[in-house]
Amino acid sequence: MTAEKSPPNAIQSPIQSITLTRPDDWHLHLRDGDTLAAVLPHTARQFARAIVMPNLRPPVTTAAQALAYRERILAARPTSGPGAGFQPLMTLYLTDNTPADEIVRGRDAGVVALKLYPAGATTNSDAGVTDIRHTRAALEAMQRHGLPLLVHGEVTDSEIDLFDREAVFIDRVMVPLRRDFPELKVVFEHITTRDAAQYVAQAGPHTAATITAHHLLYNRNALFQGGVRPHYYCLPVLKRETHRQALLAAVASGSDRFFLGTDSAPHPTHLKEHACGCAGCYTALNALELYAEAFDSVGALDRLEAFASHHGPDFYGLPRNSGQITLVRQVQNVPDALALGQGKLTPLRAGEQLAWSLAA
Ligand SMILES: NC(=O)N[C@@H](CC(=O)O)C(=O)O
Ligand SMILES: [Zn+2]
Ligand SMILES: [Zn+2]
Repeated sequence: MTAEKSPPNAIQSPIQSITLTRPDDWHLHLRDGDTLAAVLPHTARQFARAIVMPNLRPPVTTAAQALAYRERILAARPTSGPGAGFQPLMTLYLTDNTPADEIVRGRDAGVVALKLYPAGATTNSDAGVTDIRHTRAALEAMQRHGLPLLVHGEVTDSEIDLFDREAVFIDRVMVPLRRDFPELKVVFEHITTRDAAQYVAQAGPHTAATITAHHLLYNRNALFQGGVRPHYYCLPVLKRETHRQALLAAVASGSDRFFLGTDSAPHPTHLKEHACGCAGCYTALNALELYAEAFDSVGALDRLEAFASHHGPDFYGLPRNSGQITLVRQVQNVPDALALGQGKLTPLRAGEQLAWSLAA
């Protein structure tokens, strides 16, 4: 295989099975209604908890909305098996007008973080922040009350090349934010570049990053392999191979600044396979198997447990989980599509194989 083909997955250890503390997903889209009902069991089967993104329509901007959304998620949980104990961790969508009081109400309601979407950056971000200076009062309250800020780290300036938007965000937003709010916990979500991995590695203990399985497994060639491949389109968009290698090096380093966040983002198949296809990869169906493959490809399976199950709760100040799950090196087929209401949902790797399986 050439260096530009993905996934190379060159190294494979002799390890046949691996048992982990039950992991958590620190960046997840569950949506609502029929979609919530269809996707939640996939996450709940693998993960004890997940940080649930607030980019619904309309967005979850108040503590009261977060509590109501939490109830709908709990009602959609499987009634038996390991998924029955799944716990959603709720977030609020930060706007130009989020009052400091809402931060306090959120904290009292069990909200664990606020999400910053630069306006127009990604799916359902129209209500997002137009200028981070407008959020000063909210950020001060978050810093005071210990609530982390989760950022979709891309500038939206149309002058900036799509592939450079994350790197430019570091200089324009992250560096000033860190300087102005040194004690605020910040998670740079779904990082995709060497620039972001290097930035986070040296930014001190209050800055961390989530990394998706698809950004560890694929480079931007996957978008154009023999034709346009909409199911590999997400934001931030896949980057070139050197960046993928830097993300793999970051997780293989064992640094506690990096942890698991799938960014699993379900969109109906017909809206992905569309003239203007939606951004988001549906990875929740086989999230851990995909991560195992990525870690295995660089001989770093021994780093998977801390990435998936320790670094996240440690950063958020939450207890680690007590149960366990086991992955075995056993090939499985990924279905072509799943049912989603009247339509379909296409998982990442649809119709292909996975090298790992979750033990029953
Ligand atoms: N990642 C994506 O491509 N899409 C996400 C939004 C996001 O996380 O940016 C979605 O909600 O569909
Ligand atoms: Zn995002
Ligand atoms: Zn996301």
